[in-house]
Amino acid sequence: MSSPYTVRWGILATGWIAETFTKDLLTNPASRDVHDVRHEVFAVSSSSSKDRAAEFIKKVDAPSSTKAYGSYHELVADPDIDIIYVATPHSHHFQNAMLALDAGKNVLCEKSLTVTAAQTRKLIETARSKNLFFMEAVWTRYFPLSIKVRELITSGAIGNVYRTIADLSVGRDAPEGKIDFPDENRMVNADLAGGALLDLGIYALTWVFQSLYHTQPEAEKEAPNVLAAINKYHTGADETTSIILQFPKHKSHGIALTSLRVASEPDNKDTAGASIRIQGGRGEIQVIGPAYRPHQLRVITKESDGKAEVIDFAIPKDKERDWGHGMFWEADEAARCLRDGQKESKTLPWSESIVIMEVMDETLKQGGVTYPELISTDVFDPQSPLNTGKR
Ligand SMILES: NC(=O)C1=CN([C@@H]2O[C@H](COP(=O)(O)OP(=O)(O)OC[C@H]3O[C@@H](n4cnc5c(N)ncnc54)[C@H](OP(=O)(O)O)[C@@H]3O)[C@@H](O)[C@H]2O)C=CC1
Ligand SMILES: O=C1OC[C@@H](O)[C@H](O)[C@H]1O
Repeated sequence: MSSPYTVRWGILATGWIAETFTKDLLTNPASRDVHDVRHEVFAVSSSSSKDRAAEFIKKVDAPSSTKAYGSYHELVADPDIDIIYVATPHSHHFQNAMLALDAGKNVLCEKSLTVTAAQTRKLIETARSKNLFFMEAVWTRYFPLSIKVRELITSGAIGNVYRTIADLSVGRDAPEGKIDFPDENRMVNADLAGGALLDLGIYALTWVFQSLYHTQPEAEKEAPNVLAAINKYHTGADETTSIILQFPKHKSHGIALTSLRVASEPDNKDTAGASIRIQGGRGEIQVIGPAYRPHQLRVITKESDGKAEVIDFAIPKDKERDWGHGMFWEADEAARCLRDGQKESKTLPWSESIVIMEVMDETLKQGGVTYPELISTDVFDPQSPLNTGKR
C-alpha cells in the first residue's frame, strides 16, 4: 500500500473551534478507517500573541516542532504550509481568507463562510484566478450520515423529495428579554456578525440544500425563492429567524428554522424527535441529534408499515488521544482535493456556497438586519484590523 498523502496545516486563530478542529487533525486517521491521507499541524497563529499560539500548541498536545506565530501575516507567509484553516468569527472570514489566498495559500474557512454573498463571490474569484483550493468548512456535509442521506435520496428510497423541515435552535432565553450570552459574545455581537442565522441557521440551510438542491442533477439545480421572518435582538443581530425556500421547478419547499430563544432539543436526549425531516412521496428520512452533529437516521417508507429503519452513526474516537469530534472528515476531504488537484469540493461546490450565501443575504435583507461596513465590505485590505488583530 502506498504511503498516505500528508497535508501540512496552518491554524489561523486559537479559539474554541480552532482547538476542536486541531485535536481532530491530530487523531490517527486509522481510528476512522482512513489510510490514504494524513494531517500535520505545522503552525498555529494568534493575533493576540505568540505566547497564546504556543499555549494552544501545548493544550492540544501537538508536536513540539509545531511553529507558533504571533500574527496571521506571518502564518500565511510560511512557505511550508499547504493549507490554512480560518477559525476566526464570521466577521473576519472574508479578510482573513483573502489574506491567505493573496499569499498563495489554499484555504478551509469556517462557517458561515462570509457576512455577505458578495464577499463569498470575491473569495471564489480569487481562488479561481490563483488556482487555489478553497472550501467552506460545513463539517456536517462530510459525515458518513450525510453521505447516506444523499444516497437514500438519489436512489429514490423515499420517492420524490417535496419538503425538508430543518431546525437548529439553542434555547438561551433569559429573564427580562435578554439572551443568555453577554452582548460582546460573537453569538449576538453585530460587530462580529453575530445572530442565529449566520451561526446556526447555516446548518438548517445545509439540510435543506443537501436534500433539495445538491441531490439534483447539475443542469436542474435552481436557486430558490425566499420568504423570511426575523426577530431582532437589542444588539441588532437576529435572535429568531424562519425561512421558507421554494424551489419552483421541483415543486419542493424547504423550511429552515433557527433561534437563540427556543431549543430544537430541549433536553439533548432526542425526546423532541427529529430536528430534520426530509419528506418524500414514498416516505421520509428523520435525522436525529443536533443539525450540526447528528447521530441517527430513521427511515420510514410507505412499505415499512409504520416501522422505522434505524441507522446509528457513532463518531469514531482515537483511543490513544481519547478524542474524536467529527471534524476530521472535512479535513480528509480537503486533503484528498489537494492530493488530486481539485480546487473545490464536489460535496460543497463553490456554486452552492454562493447560492446559500445569497439566501442568507436575502433573509437578512427581508428582516432588516445590517452589519457594519468594516465587516461587510468586499474590498480586501491586508492592513484591516480584522487581519492585524488590532481590537
Ligand atoms: N464547525 C463548528 O462546529 C463550529 C464552527 N464555529 C465557527 O468558528 C468560528 C469561530 O468560532 P469560535 O471558535 O467559537 O470563536 P472564539 O471566540 O472561541 O474564537 C475566535 C478566535 O478568533 C480570533 N479573533 C480575532 N479577532 C477576534 C475578535 N475581534 N474577537 C474574537 N475573536 C477574535 C481569536 O484568536 P486569536 O486571538 O488567537 O487570533 C479567537 O480566539 C465562527 O465563525 C463560528 O461560526 C464555531 C463553533 C463550532
Ligand atoms: O457551528 C456551530 O455548531 C455548534 C454550535 O454550538 C456553535 O454555536 C456553532 O458555531
